[in-house]
Amino acid sequence: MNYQPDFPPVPFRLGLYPVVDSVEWIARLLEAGVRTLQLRIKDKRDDEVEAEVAAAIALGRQYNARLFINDYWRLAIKHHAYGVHLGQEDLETTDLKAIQTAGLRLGVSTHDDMEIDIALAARPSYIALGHVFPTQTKQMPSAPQGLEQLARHIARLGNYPTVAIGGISLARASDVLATGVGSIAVVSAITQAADWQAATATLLQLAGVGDERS
Ligand SMILES: Cc1ncc(COP(=O)(O)OP(=O)(O)O)c(N)n1
Ligand SMILES: Cc1ncsc1CCOP(=O)(O)O
Ligand SMILES: [Mg+2]
Repeated sequence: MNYQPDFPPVPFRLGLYPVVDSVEWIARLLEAGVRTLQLRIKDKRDDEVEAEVAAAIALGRQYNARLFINDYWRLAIKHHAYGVHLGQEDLETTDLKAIQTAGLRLGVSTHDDMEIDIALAARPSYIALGHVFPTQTKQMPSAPQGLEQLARHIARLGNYPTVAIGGISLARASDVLATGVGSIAVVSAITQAADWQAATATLLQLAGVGDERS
């Protein structure tokens, strides 16, 4: 697959990609050395989350990190985030041209071949593939795709930057990375860990911090 996104490119290897719901987590993880991360706050109005989104973006910039904002694309544009992450349903209701014109990167969720076709048509900066394993963090309408399906999708996408998500624990991270995926996105492996610093350090060792350039 030829990587010619309509949005600014990202490195093929985005490395460890924690997805968290507060600016406190963003600050901790940046301090721990993470350089790709996402602020994912669900189901609030823009005015309720704007201060948190703006603070997270400012921190991301301070650490020269790749901070993606989930869902709140207008706020991401307003506060000049590195990027935005959108789901399939969001694609229909989002002004993608506005994100592109503002120079933000775009990541898009997919769950199967058809959704990959739809995502590719938007020519995003990266494609997320999920959920790989059962997850307690988000209710999923489909079954987990498993490692075999993930590997098939990675092979199909060639040099397109990819992110695997869903049920990726410390124990499973190596097998996921062995598919050739460029990044592993995790929630509970870090936020529910008995020792989040140790978990983050181990995951950083396995997945890396991501490459500097695309
Ligand atoms: C890296 C990454 N991949 C997938 C998702 C899921 O996004 P979405 O489908 O928009 O669902 P919500 O996260 O909004 O519930 C993600 N956030 N990050
Ligand atoms: C947001 C999201 N999208 C697909 S799976 C998922 C949750 C991943 O969380 P965990 O790493 O705890 O399984
Ligand atoms: Mg979303």
